Amino acid sequence: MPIWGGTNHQHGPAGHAGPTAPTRPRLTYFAGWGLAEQARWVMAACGVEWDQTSLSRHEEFVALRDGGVLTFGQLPLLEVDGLRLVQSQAIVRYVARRGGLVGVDDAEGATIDMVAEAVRDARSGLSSYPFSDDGPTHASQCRARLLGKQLPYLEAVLRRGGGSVVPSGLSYADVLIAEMLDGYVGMLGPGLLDDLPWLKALRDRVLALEGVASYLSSTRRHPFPGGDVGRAYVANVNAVLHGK
Ligand SMILES: N[C@@H](CCC(=O)N[C@@H](CS)C(=O)NCC(=O)O)C(=O)O
Repeated sequence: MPIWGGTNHQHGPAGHAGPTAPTRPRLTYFAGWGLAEQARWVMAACGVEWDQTSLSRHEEFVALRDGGVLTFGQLPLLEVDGLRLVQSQAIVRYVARRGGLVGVDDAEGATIDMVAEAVRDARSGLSSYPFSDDGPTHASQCRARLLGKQLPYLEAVLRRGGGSVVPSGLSYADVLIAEMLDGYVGMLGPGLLDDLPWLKALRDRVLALEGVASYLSSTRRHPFPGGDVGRAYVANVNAVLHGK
């Protein structure tokens, strides 16, 4: 994968002259999926290589939080070219802007952001799943909500866009749709997309992107945490955040 392209965001020392080599972003989160996964997929779709710090001890989190590194005391954190960004959606948008996945004009950009917000709504059942007390009930409620409402609307968006959210081509909202579908297929099974051909085609298209395929087949990949993986993930999150 190429290193991050485009213009560098300069926060370097005053008087610094000339272009610099692009810096590899560093993403700090837990050794898991959660709120960092969308940023990982968008970086992969942009062909960006990144470094990862996966916190495993409470002391590491406290040091970042109390050291003022985390603007709102929360993870994930993306550091690049002297910039420290938290809030997962801001991270996703920053990456997408630098990677050219934000459409060709303001109207497309707004449409892409709108769909990304709808994905955030639809994805909430996914991110809360590992933390739910009753997995099967949670999953069947998600299925009903997805098939009854959320996925048909997204299917119509893709049909209108000719296969992607906006007509000019792939955007970060398409990547977020694919990431969400990948998680829900993991939770609910591949039949989820049987009657949703536009969504299925988009998912296949994003999975086939070189950077995404390479990330998904790498050992850095954190699959959707169901079952024992989910329980281990929740235990790790609690240990890091709360020291218990
Ligand atoms: N809106 C934030 C939520 C971030 C968030 O809740 N992060 C959790 C970990 S997944 C956290 O750091 N919690 C620690 C705390 O709130 O003290 C985002 O999207 O990044």
